[in-house]
Amino acid sequence: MIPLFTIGFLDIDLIDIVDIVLVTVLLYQLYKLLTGSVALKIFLGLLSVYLLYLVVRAAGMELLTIILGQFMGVGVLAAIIVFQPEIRRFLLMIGKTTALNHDRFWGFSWRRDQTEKLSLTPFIEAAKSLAGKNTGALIVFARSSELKYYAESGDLIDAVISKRLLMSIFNKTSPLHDGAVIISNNRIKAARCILPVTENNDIPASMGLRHRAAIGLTEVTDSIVLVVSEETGQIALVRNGEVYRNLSSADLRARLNQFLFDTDQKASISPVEKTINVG
Ligand SMILES: Nc1ncnc2c1ncn2[C@@H]1O[C@H](COP(=O)(O)OP(=O)(O)OP(=O)(O)O)[C@@H](O)[C@H]1O
Repeated sequence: MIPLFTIGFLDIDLIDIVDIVLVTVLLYQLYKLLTGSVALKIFLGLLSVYLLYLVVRAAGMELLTIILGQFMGVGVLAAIIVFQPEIRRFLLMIGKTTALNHDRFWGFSWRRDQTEKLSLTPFIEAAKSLAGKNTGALIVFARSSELKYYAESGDLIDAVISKRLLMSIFNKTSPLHDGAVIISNNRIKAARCILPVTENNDIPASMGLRHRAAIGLTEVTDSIVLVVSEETGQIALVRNGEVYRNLSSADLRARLNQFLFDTDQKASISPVEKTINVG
């Protein structure tokens, strides 16, 4: 390759620039993934041991070099085990954002969305009524995946969606009210489902386990989660680990339309109290 320019004795060509940009993007994604989690502290710990190893090796301290060298030898394997959830999230994130995953990129739909032709009214009305009574609720809208794994963690229902059924499920005396309801293929697929709780430590203490479970699921899937807080009666939507809080019924409809059907109705959305980016 013909060098584009030279810095001192270094010849920089196009491939070097692409290489630097890719490494920057990779490090930024790694930072985003680890920031706020316990994994960041472990990562810094491993990095310190590695730097110490380089120093003692350069200083010629043989015994310490052998001990730390042995540690570094199994370091890669240990890192894979320790960072297993982060590596999983990282690969899922790449899978989620890759161009191959977008129908529009190919010009045809090979991936059926689980929310096709979904009527939003039962959800909006149920959320409003539940919020009015300070009854907690957790409703997951499956998208590219049917979320079978999570649906099977609860009780399978496979029923027609209605406001009344949603209200009965989340009624505090109902045996099904605990956990999440999963909506896919225009049906209430399951209730009492257990979602993965986020490991992000930056989430405000005001958000309980229900919100953390919603954030956790949207970090690893492209689903959209509706949360009604039992404590405050506030309605929130969660997507990609981001929480859109304090939504009115109109906000909820507009956001759901936007998130599920990609129709941009931002203009009709009144200002929300706060959008928390915990992703
Ligand atoms: N991993 C999980 N998967 C599904 N649902 C969960 C999970 N963890 C908690 N929940 C739901 O959240 C409810 C309890 O959460 P918590 O007591 O923290 O609620 P809260 O204080 O009202 O929080 P929030 O303000 O987030 O609603 C549980 O009864 C359960 O229905």
